[in-house]
Amino acid sequence: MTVASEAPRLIVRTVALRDHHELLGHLPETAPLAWLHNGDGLVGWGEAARLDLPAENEPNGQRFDTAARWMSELAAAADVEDAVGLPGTGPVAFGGFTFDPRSPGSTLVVPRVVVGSRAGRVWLTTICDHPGSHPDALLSSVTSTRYIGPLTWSDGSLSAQGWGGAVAAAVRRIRAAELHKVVLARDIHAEAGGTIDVRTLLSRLARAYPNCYTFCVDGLVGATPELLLRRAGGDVTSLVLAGTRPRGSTSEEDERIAGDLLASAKETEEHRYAVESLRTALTPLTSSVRLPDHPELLRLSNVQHLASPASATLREGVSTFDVIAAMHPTAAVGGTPARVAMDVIRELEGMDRGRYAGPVGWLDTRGDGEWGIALRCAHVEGSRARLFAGCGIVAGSDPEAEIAEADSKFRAMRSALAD
Ligand SMILES: C=C(O[C@@H]1C=C(C(=O)O)C=C[C@H]1O)C(=O)O
Repeated sequence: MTVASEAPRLIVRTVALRDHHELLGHLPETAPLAWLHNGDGLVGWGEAARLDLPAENEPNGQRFDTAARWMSELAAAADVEDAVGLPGTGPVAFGGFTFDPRSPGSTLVVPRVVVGSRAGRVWLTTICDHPGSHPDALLSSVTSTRYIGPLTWSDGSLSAQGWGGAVAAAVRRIRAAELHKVVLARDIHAEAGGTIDVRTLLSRLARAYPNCYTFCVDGLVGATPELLLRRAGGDVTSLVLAGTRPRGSTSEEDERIAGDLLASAKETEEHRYAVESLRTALTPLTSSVRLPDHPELLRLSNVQHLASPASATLREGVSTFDVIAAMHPTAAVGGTPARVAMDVIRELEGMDRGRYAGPVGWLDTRGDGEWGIALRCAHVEGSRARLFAGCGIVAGSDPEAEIAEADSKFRAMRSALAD
């Protein structure tokens, strides 16, 4: 691992490609990078530059500023020929930030090779250190994906019942007016007989959740429905999710559950905190924030959510990392008030979330990019996968119902791991 604080000088070439194979078909097994949505997106591999950010002790530390500075230095020093000129062409960094600024593990990776596709255009970007050199990784042959094999499952920091106890404790604290909402998560572990081929997980997730953002950055792999921020020029969009119910087994049952979700005072309260945290974060950085008056329904194969699509126009000079720093953690993954919720999470979950529930995505040197909230994901290391799922807790939450909701959220990664 290279720990770099100064950005290196890179030679970057983006050319149009005529053939459009499935993006995932290009990926080698080692350290793949991916961001996919409805078949479009970016895949990358190799490592031309990397920034590993230390844990911060200050609650409002500097990690996003450091990342922004590193990207600007990289852009200023790079020799770029970009024959395509779309968001995601030229130099690109994939990144993942820890949920808690006190946790180590936030990172940005600039790959050696990127293949991208967007609205019928396909491109290849190579990133080298010397003029005329070819990234070795480009020449490496791609092996076919492997099955995962049998898995052994175990609890993470808390058993389901133990976590239910944490939910009950959170409800008591909310009822005692310490806070309004907190999102509590738990982890579970899977152990395979050999190294887990992350590409197998990516292709299963992309197939099962085409409307989600299927990602892989530095071993964190998942398919999140929650878009933290898409930036194209001065326009930003976001999709706030909070409020969840399972899918029905018949269309009648599905409709009935959806009706309950849309009408539930508890779920709309949970959703409102998430919307308000986004509005508060974006208002100082934008000229206007557009949000619907009432949430819509977002249906995924495992769950349905209350969803509010947001859009805004950024003020001059605001960087993508300024926006991410202001938004994270939204009350969809932290709580309200944010600081109290962060302390309650540290105290009650009994684990380090790592990059789960943190911002994950990519950024180019124009500042365009897409960042999701890392949900429905697992941290995969060798033969082990650590899966995460969390639920928003408010005064009306019931621990048994939250255990069931977390199980349905785990299902995305559990199914991806099952051959
Ligand atoms: C925290 C997670 O999901 C978040 C919590 C939700 C809820 O509590 O209803 C819904 C969507 C996400 O914002 C997760 O999937 O782990």
